[in-house]
Amino acid sequence: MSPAPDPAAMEERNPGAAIEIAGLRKSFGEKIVLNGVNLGVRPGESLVIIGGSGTGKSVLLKCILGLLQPDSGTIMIDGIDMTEAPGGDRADVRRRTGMLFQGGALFDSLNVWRNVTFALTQGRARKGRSMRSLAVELLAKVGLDESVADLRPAEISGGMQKRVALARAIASRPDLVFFDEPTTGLDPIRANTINDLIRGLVTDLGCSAITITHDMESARRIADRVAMLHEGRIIWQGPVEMLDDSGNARVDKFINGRTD
Ligand SMILES: Nc1ncnc2c1ncn2[C@@H]1O[C@H](COP(=O)(O)OP(=O)(O)OP(=O)(O)O)[C@@H](O)[C@H]1O
Repeated sequence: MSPAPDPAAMEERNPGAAIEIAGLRKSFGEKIVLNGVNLGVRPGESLVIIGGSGTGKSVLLKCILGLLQPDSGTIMIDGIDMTEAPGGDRADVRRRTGMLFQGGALFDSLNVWRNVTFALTQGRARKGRSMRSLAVELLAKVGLDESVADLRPAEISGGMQKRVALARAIASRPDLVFFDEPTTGLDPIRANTINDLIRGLVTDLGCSAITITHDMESARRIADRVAMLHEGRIIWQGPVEMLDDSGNARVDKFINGRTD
C-alpha cells in the first residue's frame, strides 16, 4: 500500500504530466529494438517498466528523454509531440522533468549541496546561501542531515549517494521523473529504503513517474501500474495489484525469476 501523502506537501502538489506513446519503433541497423510500443502514463501515476536484460528499456527511456531519435511513432508529453516539436518546446518539457540515473552519477568535484542544486544553477556558483538552504531542505526530504551538505560524494556511502541523486532529481519540482534502475548496487535493506522514498516523493509531489527496473521488489513498491516490455512491444500492462494474476505466461515467468 502507498504511504499516506504528507498534508503539507499536498498543498504544493504538481499536476503531473500526461504521457502517451504510440507506435514507437527504433532499430539499430538490422536489430529491431522497439517494434511498435504503445504506452500511457496518467498525470500523477507511477508506471514501472519491467523486462529482461537487453529488451530495450533503456532505449525506450532515451527516446522519451529525447536522447535518441525514434524511427517512427509519437511521444506526447502534455500534448507536445517530443519527436517533432521545436527545440524550445522540447526544452520546456525537459525543464519540467527530473532524472535519477543508474549509479547516481554525481559530480565528484562538487560537494553534496552543489550537486543537489546543480540543475537550478546550471553549475554556476550564484545565490550561494539560498541555494545551500534549498539543498538542505531537499536533503531532509530524502532523510539526510545537513552534516553531509559540505562533503564530497566520495566521502559518503553508496546508499547516501543515491539519496543525494534523488534529492537532485526532485530539486526543480518536476512534473515528471524518470528513475533508471534506482536500486542497482544496493543491498536489499538500502534498496527498500530507496524504493519507499521514491514512492513517498512521487505521492507527495504529485508528479508522474516512469521507472525502469528488473528488480521486482522495487517494481512492487514503486508502481501504481506495471508494463512489461518483451521483444520490442509492451506485452502486458496493468495495475500492480494484478501482477500476480496477469494471465500472461511471460509475466509469470519473469516475476518468478524463471529463465526457462
Ligand atoms: N546506441 C546503440 N547502438 C546500437 N545498439 C544499441 C544502442 N543502444 C542500445 N542498443 C541495443 O539495444 C538493445 C536494447 O538495449 P537496452 O540497453 O535498451 O536494454 P535494457 O532492456 O535496458 O537492458 P538492461 O536491463 O540490461 O539494462 C541491446 O541489444 C543493445 O545492444
